Amino acid sequence: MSTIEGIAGDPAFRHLSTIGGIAVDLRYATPDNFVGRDLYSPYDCAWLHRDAAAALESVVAWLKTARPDCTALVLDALRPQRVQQQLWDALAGTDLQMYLANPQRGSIHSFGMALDITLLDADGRELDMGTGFDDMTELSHPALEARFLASGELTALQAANRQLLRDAMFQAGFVGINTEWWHFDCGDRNIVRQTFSRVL
Ligand SMILES: C[C@@H](N)C(=O)N[C@H](C)C(=O)O
Ligand SMILES: [Zn+2]
Repeated sequence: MSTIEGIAGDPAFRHLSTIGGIAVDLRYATPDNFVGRDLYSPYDCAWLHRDAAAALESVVAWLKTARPDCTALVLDALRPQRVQQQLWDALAGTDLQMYLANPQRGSIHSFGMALDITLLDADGRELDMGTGFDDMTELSHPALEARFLASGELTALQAANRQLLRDAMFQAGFVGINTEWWHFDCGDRNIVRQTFSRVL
């Protein structure tokens, strides 16, 4: 186990400022999240495990060639276990807990091995993904995109924007989940839970 208090001295982790060519807006470090308050202060949570940091550098390199007009915007990275518990508690008694990893098992964010991420256009505006970050509705589910495209609830451009994000992430070794277009785990989440250190 590691702690967020000791993260700066742990060589397994890299600060997001060491990754060139990304934009960062950690929403849980602001009131602009579903809990409505800054959950990270006084801690700096702009960290990733070095493996995920290297994979994010690959995302940047891929975008530079494939879509130089787009920039990766990191919405969340390392999320300490104690914050995952607060998110979980905020949704207690609702069926929205399905959008969270149970803190008992551990979110892959708490190992510094997951990213919440979107793309910015050349003017710094977020690409239209059909829903916003942490919009906990079925319209955010990658697994249901074909249905929503057919019904017209997702446009072809919104679906293409999500596919662009997946292309950028998948080629770097990130893996998506069925319920959130913005969330990606670096590699196999079971291996991460078994072999990486969780940040408390
Ligand atoms: C809450 C959302 N931003 C998220 O990251 N969900 C995943 C599944 C998690 O809690 O690990
Ligand atoms: Zn996430």
